[in-house]
Amino acid sequence: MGTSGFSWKLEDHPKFPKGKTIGLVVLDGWGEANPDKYNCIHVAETPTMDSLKTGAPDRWRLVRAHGKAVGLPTEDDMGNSEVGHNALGAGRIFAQGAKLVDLALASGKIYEGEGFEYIKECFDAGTLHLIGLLSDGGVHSRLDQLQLLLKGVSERGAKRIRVHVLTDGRDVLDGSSVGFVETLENDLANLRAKGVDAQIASGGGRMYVTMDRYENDWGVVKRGWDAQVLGEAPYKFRNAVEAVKKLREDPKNNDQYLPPFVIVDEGGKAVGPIVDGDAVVTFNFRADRMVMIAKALEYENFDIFDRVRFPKIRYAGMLQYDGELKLPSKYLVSPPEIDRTSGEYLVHNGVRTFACSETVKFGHVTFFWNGNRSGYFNSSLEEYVEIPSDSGITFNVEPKMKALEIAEKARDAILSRKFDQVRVNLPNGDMVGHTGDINATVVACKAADEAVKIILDAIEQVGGIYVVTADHGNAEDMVKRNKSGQPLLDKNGNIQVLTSHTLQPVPIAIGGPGLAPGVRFRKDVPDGGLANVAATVMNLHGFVAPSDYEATLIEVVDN
Ligand SMILES: O=C(O)[C@H](O)COP(=O)(O)O
Ligand SMILES: [Mn+2]
Ligand SMILES: [Mn+2]
Repeated sequence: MGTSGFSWKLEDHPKFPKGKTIGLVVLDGWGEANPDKYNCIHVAETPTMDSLKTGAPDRWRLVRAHGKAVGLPTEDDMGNSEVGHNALGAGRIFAQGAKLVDLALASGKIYEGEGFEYIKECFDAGTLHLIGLLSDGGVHSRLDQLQLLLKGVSERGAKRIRVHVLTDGRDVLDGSSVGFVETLENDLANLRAKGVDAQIASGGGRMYVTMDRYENDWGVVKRGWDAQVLGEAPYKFRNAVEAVKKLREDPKNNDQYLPPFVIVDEGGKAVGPIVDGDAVVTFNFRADRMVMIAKALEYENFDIFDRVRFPKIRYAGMLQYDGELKLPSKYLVSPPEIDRTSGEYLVHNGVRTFACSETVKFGHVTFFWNGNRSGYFNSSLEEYVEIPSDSGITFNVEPKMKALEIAEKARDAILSRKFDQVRVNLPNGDMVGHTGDINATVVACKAADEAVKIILDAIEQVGGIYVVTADHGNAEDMVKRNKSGQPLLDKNGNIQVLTSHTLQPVPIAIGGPGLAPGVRFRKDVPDGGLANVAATVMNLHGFVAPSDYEATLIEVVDN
């Protein structure tokens, strides 16, 4: 805000009392869709979530979780965890990375900032390496942005370009990597025709190479380092289209988990290791899965794995990925300035907060929730607990994940009465939904529902209030559909499994013995979205939300 009259003090709410314990549950990837056999939430036994929906119609509603409601460029953009948790925690809608990069590319401002000036120094004598997710999913990166960047840098003096691709299959259909690599190869061929030495240098599947998050498995980042920086990988190919096609022939491989490969010349030498004097840009805009590679590329003192070589490079992120760590220090586009989040306000107003998830979603209820900041606002009022996730497996193998453990931690935190807000993320619907395994996703949804029950029971015991919602859809629709909603088949007559998120709205339910009988959802916020949840939660803690927050979803009527 920056105005001299600014204060963290929140006004007391005239109608909502203070001192109620609030259990705040985010079901990751839990949207609302028509019931059918590809709606795993519908197929699964979910008595707790069902009872919230049918038990109290005034206390259950849907909220928007995709597109402009969460700061994404268009209504065709599905929701995701970063933008969803940002909106839930910040209470306002910020133009998100995808949109900011679009604007910076369209205006040319991306080439005028400090970040571009910094990497440009290497264009004469060195190579420019671009590392990132190759897809049009719009969650972590977008192909069209990469294409514009390639054009822009080559027009501004980059003479030698190497692209290190990470195949997707998670935010887009599995198998689509081949088409994306073909498109990129075509663009690079056009650049070569104009005299730019441009090639794909390495690749691998995003879940196996480079894009780990929250330090779940550094081996993933190391595999990327070996291929991208050292030019070493178990598979060597002369071109990337052949690499992806060939590696996909093994039924164990899919786009998400493609093993690392490097492109070699006729002498078998890697065409694009990263060496002294080169520039590197990680072109993903989303933070969580770039923080680890950014550390490896930027930190002089780094001992998590043996980098073998630490080349003297100029490195910039598409965005700055961690505002607290200032990582990376150089970036092409300024990230959204998500300030004055509800977590920060509540802590300033004495609200004691507990947050918990397992590793793969831990940063969602902490880092994303707090506007992409790691760490506590006030460690004497907050406690964040991370339950280690299984690593090295795909979550269809263990679809219950750590839901029970998360719920038990939340239960204990609630019953301890040491906290005013107990916030969790239950990852199952999302993480298992991304595997495309429909049966496992049904098991996952049941496990998440059971976890909700444990938390609601604890809230019941302490006379508290619950808020159960989700960050975006995923498990409620596991099939790609045509415009009229019919499942699409592939050339073998099998359904096209949807591993990605969806455009669906998500539920929000409130209740518990601490909620006064007259509290209900307002009828005059029909387009409410995730950003309306923060003001709602502030009210339930007994405060009026700041005036620039999106409207509260609740009201009190006299019975
Ligand atoms: O990073 C991922 O796992 C997916 O691209 C998006 O999933 P999330 O937004 O739920 O984390
Ligand atoms: Mn999510
Ligand atoms: Mn997801």
